[in-house]
Amino acid sequence: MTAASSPSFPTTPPATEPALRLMPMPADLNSAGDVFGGWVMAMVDIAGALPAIRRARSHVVTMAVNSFVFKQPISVGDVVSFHADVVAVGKSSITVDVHVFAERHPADPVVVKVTEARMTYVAVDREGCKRVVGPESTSPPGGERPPADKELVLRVVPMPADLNPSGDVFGGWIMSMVDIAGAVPAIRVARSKVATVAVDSFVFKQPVSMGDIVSFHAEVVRVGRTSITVDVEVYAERHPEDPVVVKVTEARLTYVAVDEFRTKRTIGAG
Ligand SMILES: CC(=O)SCCNC(=O)CCNC(=O)[C@H](O)C(C)(C)COP(=O)(O)OP(=O)(O)OC[C@H]1O[C@@H](n2cnc3c(N)ncnc32)[C@H](O)[C@@H]1OP(=O)(O)O
Repeated sequence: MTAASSPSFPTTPPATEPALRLMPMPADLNSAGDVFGGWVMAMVDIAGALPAIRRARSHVVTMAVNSFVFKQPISVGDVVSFHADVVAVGKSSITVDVHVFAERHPADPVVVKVTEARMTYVAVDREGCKRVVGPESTSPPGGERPPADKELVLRVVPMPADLNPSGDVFGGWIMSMVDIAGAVPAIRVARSKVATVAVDSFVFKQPVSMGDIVSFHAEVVRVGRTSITVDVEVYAERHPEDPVVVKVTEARLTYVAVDEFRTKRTIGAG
C-alpha cells in the first residue's frame, strides 16, 4: 500500500466488525449534555491504533491527526461503534480511517454517522524507537473463536486506571462491562430502559491484562413477562506480535423492563 488518498468515508456502517464498540456513561458528558468531544477523540485514537498494531505486529504511537470531523453529537444511551481500516502503509507509518456510528432510540432504533477521522501511527519497538513495518500477515489470531450465535455488543480496551494492585484488570471493571453488555440486547428486546435484577452466574476463567482488546458477546436466552435473561461471553485478544484470543469470562444476567418511573412493565405491551 502507498500514500493515503483523500478520505472517502462511508455513510452507513460497514458489515465488518468494529474495532471498538462502547456505551458512553454520564461521566463522559460535557456541560451541554452531549458526549464530550475529548471522549470521542480519545476513543478514535484507540480504535485507529488497533488495526495499526495488528498490521505492525508491534506497538505504535500516534503521529498525527490528519482530519477529524464531528458530524453529529453523541448522547448517553447510544451504542457507539468505531470502524477502523488501514488505508496506507509507509516505511514505519500506518494511516487509518476511523468512522464512527451511533445506534440510538431503543424503542425505534436508528443508526447515525457521528464522526469521521484519519489518523497516522508510527510502529515502535519496546524501547519506543521507530521500526520498519514488515510484510502483512494474513493469518487470523490463534486461540479460541467467539461463538457465532452471540452478537458482538461491546469491544473495549482497558486502561491503567482499570487495574487492580496485582496488575491485572480489576474484576469489578469486568463485571460492570458485562452488565452494560448484557443490557444492550435486553434494551432492544424490551424497547425501553431495563434494570439489572440479578446476576445468575459469573465465572472469571482467565485474567484480563493491560493491552488486551476485550470483546463482549451476548445472546438473549429467555424472555419472560417483564424479564430478559442474557448470556455474555468475554474474549481477550492479546500479544500484538503474535495475536491470540482467550475466553476470559462467562456470565448470565437478568434484566427487567422498566418505564420512565422505574416501574416494571410488561414486555411488548405498548
Ligand atoms: C440499569 C440499572 O438500573 S442497574 C442498577 C442495579 N439494579 C437496580 O437498581 C434494580 C433494583 N430493582 C428494582 O428496581 C426492582 O427489583 C425491579 C423494578 C427490577 C423489579 O421489580 P420487582 O417488583 O422486584 O419484580 P418481580 O419480583 O416481580 O420480578 C420481575 C421479574 O424479574 C424476575 N426476577 C426477580 N428476581 C430475580 C432473580 N433473583 N433472578 C432472576 N430473575 C429474577 C422475576 O422472575 C420476574 O420475571 P417475569 O416478569 O419475566 O416473570
